[in-house]
Amino acid sequence: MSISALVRPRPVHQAADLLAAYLPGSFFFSSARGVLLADGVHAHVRPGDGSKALAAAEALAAARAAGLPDPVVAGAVGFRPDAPSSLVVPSVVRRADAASEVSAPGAGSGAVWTAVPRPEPARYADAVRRALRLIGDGDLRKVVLARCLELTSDAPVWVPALLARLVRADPAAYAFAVDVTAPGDPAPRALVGASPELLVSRRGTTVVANPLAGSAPRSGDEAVDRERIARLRASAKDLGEHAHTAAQVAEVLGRFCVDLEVPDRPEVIGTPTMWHLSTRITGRLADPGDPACSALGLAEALHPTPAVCGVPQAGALAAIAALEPEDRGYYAGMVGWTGLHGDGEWAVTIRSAEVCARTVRLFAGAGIVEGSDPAAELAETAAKFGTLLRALEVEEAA
Ligand SMILES: C=C(O[C@H]1C=CC=C(C(=O)O)[C@@H]1O)C(=O)O
Repeated sequence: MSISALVRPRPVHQAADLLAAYLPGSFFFSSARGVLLADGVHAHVRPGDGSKALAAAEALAAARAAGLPDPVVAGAVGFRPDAPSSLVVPSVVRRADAASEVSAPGAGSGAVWTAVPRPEPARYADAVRRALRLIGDGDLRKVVLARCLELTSDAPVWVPALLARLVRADPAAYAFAVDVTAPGDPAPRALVGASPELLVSRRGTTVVANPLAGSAPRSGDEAVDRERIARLRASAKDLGEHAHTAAQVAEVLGRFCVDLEVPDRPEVIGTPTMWHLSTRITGRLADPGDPACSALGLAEALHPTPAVCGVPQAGALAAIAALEPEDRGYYAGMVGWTGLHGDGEWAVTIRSAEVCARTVRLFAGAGIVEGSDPAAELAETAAKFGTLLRALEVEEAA
């Protein structure tokens, strides 16, 4: 038998075509590594309280045995340890190289929006003050406090157009759209976003994580931005906030890796709306065949990092439950895919929104540490809302 009969070439699609083919109910995930569009449900993955990675490995083996050529587990996991997940083995998977050029989506929807902040901005600033007291008392070192903006449109929100605007605004982002419909939802619910933060990616034995923490809004003026970047690089508060996150991610990955490279100092990366301190950590897996070392297994071990939760983790989870009035749902969770041999990519679901019919719930959070200023943290969350507000063509509402 010739080798060409054994090696089935992967169909190669164009990123822009996959984006155009996305419809509500599909799974879309794009990154610098490539684009994945998945349709249909071959099997649901319902790990319950057990290991998601183990449930995924079993579902992938069964799907391969049933004849699926390139099975993946794709979906999203919510923030809380007991939060729901939406993970499936899709029936059809199409892949493309990373998006370079994406054509402009059609004209805006012209929708009319109403916005309700939850809590009111002043109450969010109060919650930051209470978090600072917990930090002062020595109960916590860092907690990420989020707030929600609930938007209602006068017409149903067309998720494919929203996704296309997010990808076009930032082709380098981890852009995603996932069906997260829950029992009782009045209409299909989608989680949509453009996250700058890689939770973990695995290719063969190589793993990469890219924790972000410590931020400044982008101004649009080059000189002002140069100044903001310099201030961010030198800010003891932001460097401290970042160090908690990078240290925990390195410690967790260190349990699975034989070599781990952790840069001494963070660099600054930019999105169209923000500047962030960023540490890119790379490692080589000790036991790549262990399901715990699959991309999903590593993501499960890392989540929730102090980029979205805090230090110590149990205290931060309790503070978030006490100080945030709205359940985060899928915000600050993870989204991505894992393949049969453990490769995959999972991003942190920040700069995201849950869309259900005419309603959009978006969240943004900020890391609170000693030295945080409530007004500045409020402004930071308002700036972070900008990613979704621009894509929705909503005038600043936060
Ligand atoms: C929690 C969010 O951002 C995280 C990621 C980057 C910078 C962050 C910060 O500076 O607080 C947050 O840790 C969010 O966007 O909602």
